[in-house]
Amino acid sequence: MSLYCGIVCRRKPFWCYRLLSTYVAKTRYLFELKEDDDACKKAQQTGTFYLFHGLAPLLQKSEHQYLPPQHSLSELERLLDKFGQDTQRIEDSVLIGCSEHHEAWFALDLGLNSSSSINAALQKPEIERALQGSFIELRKALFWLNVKDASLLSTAQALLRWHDAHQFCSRCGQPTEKNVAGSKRVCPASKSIYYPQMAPVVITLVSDGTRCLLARQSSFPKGMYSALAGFCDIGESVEEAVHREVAEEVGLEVERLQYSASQHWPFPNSSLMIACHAAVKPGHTEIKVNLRELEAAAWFTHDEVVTALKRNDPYTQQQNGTVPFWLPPKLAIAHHLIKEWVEKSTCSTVPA
Ligand SMILES: NC(=O)C1=CN([C@@H]2O[C@H](COP(=O)(O)OP(=O)(O)OC[C@H]3O[C@@H](n4cnc5c(N)ncnc54)[C@H](OP(=O)(O)O)[C@@H]3O)[C@@H](O)[C@H]2O)C=CC1
Ligand SMILES: [Mg+2]
Repeated sequence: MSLYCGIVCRRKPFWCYRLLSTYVAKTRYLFELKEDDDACKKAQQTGTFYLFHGLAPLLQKSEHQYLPPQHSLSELERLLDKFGQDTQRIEDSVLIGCSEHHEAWFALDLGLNSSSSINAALQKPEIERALQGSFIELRKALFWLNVKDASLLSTAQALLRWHDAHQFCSRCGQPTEKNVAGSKRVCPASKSIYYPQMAPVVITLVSDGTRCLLARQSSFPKGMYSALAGFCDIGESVEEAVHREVAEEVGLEVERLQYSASQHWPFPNSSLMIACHAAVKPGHTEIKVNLRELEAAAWFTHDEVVTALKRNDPYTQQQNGTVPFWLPPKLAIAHHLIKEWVEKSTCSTVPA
């Protein structure tokens, strides 16, 4: 007996899905696949697979864009057979979403050592040739993909990385087993259950009314500045983390926090980025950079930020050989925060 659309229904879930909105039906279908191993195995028969190698997604170049190809179960089985691999490797795949017509999408990494079969990692160049594509590092791929594919591949990479890193129970050291969807791992010995995790990170764009504060770490690409970011400490609220991070990194006190948006960020491990605007206390704008955390931090005017947002090719060298100041790419939530600040200040409603 299943509970769908608020009524108790004795029919199979498929019938119930027809009573729901497309979005709710899709959500309930994915929920069922995560909870029910048999349903998820069945979904693999009609589903499609996104392939990775060493956490780099497979992309194919079409005329003007890069696209991640999807392979059916039978295509995947043929590929594994061609490389002398057993199809047990497919058990390492993880569920990452589904279409509106309930075609389930899975991700599988062919480059990681398989936990479910004796097969070692498959060789990258051979598979690239067979699949007529390239496995491209996700950080680079994000510049070339559309928003939907970028988000799907980020989720897939995060989940594949988590499974690869959580193969043993942290209580008893015995191997853990993943459910078919990959939404959890269970230790048969200690009965512990492990769920994929994200670390909460606050990212704050501080304003003094007319300027915004941007900073860079020495590890950033040359010339790139971003909003202040930092991991939440255990026990902290988002508000406390924003106050602490700004004080720690640039020595300022902020007020009038305003939540903006959030984003899953897969690098270097999964983070949940929580983006906020904040204002400095009036008259307190002197930056004291914490050099253990940052290389530099400075106030930037509206015009400077507008110009930087327009720079398409940050690596274009200026005539004197220096790289101009540029901002994170469109897919990063830092870009969204900065753009929002520019638009708000143009309308003179920026948090002062
Ligand atoms: N999407 C976006 O627009 C942006 C995303 N980011 C992301 O935000 C994240 C945090 O920013 P960052 O300024 O580096 O953070 P912090 O200012 O908190 O400094 C990072 C340091 O904190 C320590 N740390 C504490 N908790 C953790 C944890 N759970 N995981 C990893 N390190 C931890 C590490 O120290 P130690 O190495 O000494 O152990 C690390 O070097 C980064 O992963 C970055 O990729 C940042 C800016 C923009
Ligand atoms: Mg930081």
